[in-house]
Amino acid sequence: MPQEKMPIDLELTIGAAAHGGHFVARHEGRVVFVRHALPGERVRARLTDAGEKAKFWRADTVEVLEASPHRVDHFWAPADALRAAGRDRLPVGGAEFGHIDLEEQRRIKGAIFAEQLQRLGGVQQDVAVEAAPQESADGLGWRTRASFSVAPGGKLAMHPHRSEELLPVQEMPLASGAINALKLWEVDFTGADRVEVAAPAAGGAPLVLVIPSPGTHPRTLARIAAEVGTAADAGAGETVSVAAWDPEEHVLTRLRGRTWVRETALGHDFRVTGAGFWQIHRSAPEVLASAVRDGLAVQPGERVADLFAGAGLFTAPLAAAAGETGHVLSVEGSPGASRDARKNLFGFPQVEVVQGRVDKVLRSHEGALDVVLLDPPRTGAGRTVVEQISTAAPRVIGYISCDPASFARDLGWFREAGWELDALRVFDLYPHTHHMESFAVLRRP
Ligand SMILES: C[S@@+](CC[C@H](N)C(=O)[O-])C[C@H]1O[C@@H](n2cnc3c(N)ncnc32)[C@H](O)[C@@H]1O
Repeated sequence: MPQEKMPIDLELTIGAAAHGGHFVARHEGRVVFVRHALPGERVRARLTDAGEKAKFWRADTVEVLEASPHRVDHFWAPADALRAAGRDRLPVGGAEFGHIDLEEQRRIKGAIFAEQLQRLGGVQQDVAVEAAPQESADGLGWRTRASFSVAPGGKLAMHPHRSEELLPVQEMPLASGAINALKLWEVDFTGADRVEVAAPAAGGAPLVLVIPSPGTHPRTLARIAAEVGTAADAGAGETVSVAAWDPEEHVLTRLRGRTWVRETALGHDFRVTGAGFWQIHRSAPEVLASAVRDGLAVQPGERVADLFAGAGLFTAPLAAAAGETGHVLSVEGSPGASRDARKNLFGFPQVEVVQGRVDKVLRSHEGALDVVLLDPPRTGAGRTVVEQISTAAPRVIGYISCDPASFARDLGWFREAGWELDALRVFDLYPHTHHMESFAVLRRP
């Protein structure tokens, strides 16, 4: 690729928003995906990814020549593309819609969802995106989970979008006050590759999960745990837990306090261990569990499957609705999350927790199902699982998704099998980012 012959900056007129946090512009007939822009703007954008033969280029806005009325000052300097460009840097990722007023962010997300729905799912409908109840007016402080890299020198850092560069951070405004109060930026994490923090939405001891660099000595991990205590206990008002997670060996080591946090939703208690999945927005567990409960209206005695069930967030209210005459199959692939689910659902004799891949479990599952809920990872359920669920012929399917593209693709396959989109709710559970969460109800006419 003759990079040196490429123009570096382009003046562009910005068109529609595209899935993934980009906005579409054209330069001499070629599509350029521009970040940190807004539809209708005229900007100067710096190419970040371009090749003469490439079908499309990527660019970051570095100067706004004609601004959209929806443009606002970014709330966080390291993620502000304009300020970063002034320092000849890339902005950190994770707050790529921070230059857009919140109402317009939601309108853009609705338009993107509707476009994916139409293009991949074959369904034409407008999509209104709901803010979380009691969302803060500034859309900050919602993350109960945050993940950081570690810069040389041991300080917490984040990456720019599609870059290996590490930029140290001193705060994370999207993270809850409880996470920021830990002052983990003061800790020397030398010996760790990554640091993940979980601070339960309802309070209670936070957990700092250290992912060690290969070969890190246990003494170094003990030193990190002690430093976290010194920096963080005062801000947390209690002993902050620290654990080490080896993703290669799947080993979780307790360094201080517990290896898990306690969460609650709809009156049910959950323990979530180490790197186990839990919804990130402080309101997401209640918002999504209520949507599932109301949208599926499970009746006493019904046979239910909760697929991709994690620690059992949705299994518990589904089991409460099905009652002891019902049956709920709760399927989760990760052994750690499945162990949590077993503990969390111990009080429901009608629940059967199965650890394994959803497609494998469904292949060997015998017995009819009245209701199926699925909440797959970003990649979606895939054709096999869609066909397996469809063949089970439940009266209703609930589909929770964090990715409109994989959801719309799977919906297209469900529609081929005769299912229709009966109801759809889309939630802005990731303010200031391009992400969104949806809950769909599918039925066969
Ligand atoms: C988006 S999370 C949802 C978890 C849970 N429903 C919740 O809201 O807390 C997806 C879950 O699916 C699990 N998972 C991913 N692929 C899987 C597969 N093929 N089979 C079973 N579980 C899988 C992940 O470990 C993760 O816990």
